[in-house]
Amino acid sequence: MSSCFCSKSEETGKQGAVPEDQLVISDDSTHPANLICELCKVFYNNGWVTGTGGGISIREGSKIFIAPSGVQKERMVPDNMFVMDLESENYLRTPQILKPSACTPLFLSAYKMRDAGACIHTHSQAAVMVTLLYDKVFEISSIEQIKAIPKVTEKGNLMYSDKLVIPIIENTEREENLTDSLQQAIKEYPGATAVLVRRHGIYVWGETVWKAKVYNEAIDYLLELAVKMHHLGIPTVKQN
Ligand SMILES: CSC[C@@H](O)[C@@H](O)C(=O)COP(=O)(O)O
Ligand SMILES: [Zn+2]
Repeated sequence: MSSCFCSKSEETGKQGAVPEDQLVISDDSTHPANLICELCKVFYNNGWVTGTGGGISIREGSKIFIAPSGVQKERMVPDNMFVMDLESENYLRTPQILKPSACTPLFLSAYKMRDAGACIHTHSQAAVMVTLLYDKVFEISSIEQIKAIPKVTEKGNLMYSDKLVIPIIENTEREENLTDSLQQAIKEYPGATAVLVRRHGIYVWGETVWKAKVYNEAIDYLLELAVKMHHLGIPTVKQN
């Protein structure tokens, strides 16, 4: 598949010629570089990463895989991926002509502070809408889908009648300037597996890429539902 942007090896047609390319070129469909491309197409089709916004990063051991910045996320190929060593934050692979995602410091926060295995960022309209309806936190309770969300501070998931709380931070002109407030929210809300960004979107992470995917889907479902409930004047936190 050809992309509308290319890295050095694509330009020269020498894909796989450089040793670093072995970090991203694999026949294994579950390789992080392949998964990032596959999942971004799924997210694009859900309207979560359109117009170059949003993305996903995946960690495999000490290596983190990061998509390029400012590209159509649904058209990426594995050769476009950056690879970073998590501890040193040195790039092990840098595709030429491309810049790493501006979300990288935010993804790093989820890896370092929460030992995440993947972090998803979307510009979901439901996520943006709830940040216009709620002040400091988004809250919802007594909806079956809540049972897909982890408690985080202890083993297991939330119960049906538990309250899901997601902190909301203020947007900044540049993505990387969100880092301090995202880290603050992670500290203040140890039970959160996501942070909403006002008028922007959401960051969701999980222990593995599959958990992050499920949490993102379940949370987005709840955010969309909450917007509809609000429209009808139904409180999202059920009073007994
Ligand atoms: C539509 S531009 C959006 C970006 O500023 C940013 O918010 C974003 O989500 C994606 O950043 P990127 O650097 O392309 O990975
Ligand atoms: Zn964004």
